[in-house]
Amino acid sequence: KWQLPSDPHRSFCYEMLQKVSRSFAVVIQQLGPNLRDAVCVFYLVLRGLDTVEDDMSIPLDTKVPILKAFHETIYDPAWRFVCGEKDYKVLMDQFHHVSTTFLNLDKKFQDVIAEITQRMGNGMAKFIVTEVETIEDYNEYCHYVAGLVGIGLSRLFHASGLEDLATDSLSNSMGLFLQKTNIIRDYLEDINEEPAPRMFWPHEIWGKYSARLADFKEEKKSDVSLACLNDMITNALEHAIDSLQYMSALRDGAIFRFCAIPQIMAIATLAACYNNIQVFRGVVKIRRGLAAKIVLETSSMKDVYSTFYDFSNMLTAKIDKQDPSSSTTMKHVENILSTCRASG
Ligand SMILES: CC(C)(C)CN1C(=O)[C@@H](CC(=O)N[C@@H](CC(=O)O)C(=O)O)O[C@H](c2cccc3ccccc23)c2cc(Cl)ccc21
Repeated sequence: KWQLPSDPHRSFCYEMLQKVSRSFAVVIQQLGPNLRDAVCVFYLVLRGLDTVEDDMSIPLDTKVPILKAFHETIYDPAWRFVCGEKDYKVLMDQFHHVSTTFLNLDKKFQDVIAEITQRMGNGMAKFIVTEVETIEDYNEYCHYVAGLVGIGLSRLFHASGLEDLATDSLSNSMGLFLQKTNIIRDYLEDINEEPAPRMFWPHEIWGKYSARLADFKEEKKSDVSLACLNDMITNALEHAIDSLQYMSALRDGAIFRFCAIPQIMAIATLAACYNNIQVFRGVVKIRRGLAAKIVLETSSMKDVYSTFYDFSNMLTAKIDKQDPSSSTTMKHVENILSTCRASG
């Protein structure tokens, strides 16, 4: 494959990407070189923000300023993250490779990455000290950590000249569909976090089923756990129609595959998690063989419609009329099925 003259900082970024997310590193290779570098840097900058946000060993009065200043930090290759308590993750020790590569990007890409980083850093800082209480809080938090990623990617795709600019609303939904799926799938991993779990399940939903979010781990609570799980999944399914609409507007094959693969993993994960008590016993991951099949066989909207259709049918088959959310779940799934039939 034709490679740009080797630049050690850029090569390091791709090696780091391989480490933090193998499947993502594979999918990103399909993008053209300029856009690929911009998305690689964008991913690593976001990963840097995420690492700081998630690190419970960093005191609040240190963490908040770092999050808020991160959009300036990325311009400073001299910046080193020094946090006494622990030898910091490779990503932060070697972050100067990311900022150096960032500074070599076309300015139009830099501007997008810097703006999104600033908005995300401020949003994360807000939610460090705010609980996710209402469904509105839940949508706002997911907007900051994932919706903005969609908005940023849409702007990078447009800046590359390969795509028209998608609306912020559809771009936001692309992120929310992925993030809400992750939050649902990772319940047990998150609630068992030491020293203190950070949970993003909105009290407005789980409060209908139990007094404590941790109760859903208990064997004897399985009926209310499933009712809550199905309610959360029904909420996530609201974004599927926007996701299909966003993807159907994409023109470039590589960008399409880059966007479609995580969305299909998400609908497959939601179908696997629906009414599945295993979510509260372990992490429900779709089988590697199925994931590999999705990566290999997704190349057109026809593939996306037929996959969304199949997983929506799978989910429908699991709906129990006794489930409190069942009529709303049916409505959302019917909506997806008819969209796939009409366009597929
Ligand atoms: C929080 C998140 C969903 C945005 C994270 N996120 C994604 O999940 C990655 C996929 C990924 O990293 N998956 C993990 C597995 C996992 O985490 O479960 C993997 O190791 O493959 O994809 C997204 C992503 C890819 C393509 C289009 C997108 C449009 C809107 C929003 C996000 C989009 C992503 C793109 C960028 Cl640039 C940055 C981050 C992400």
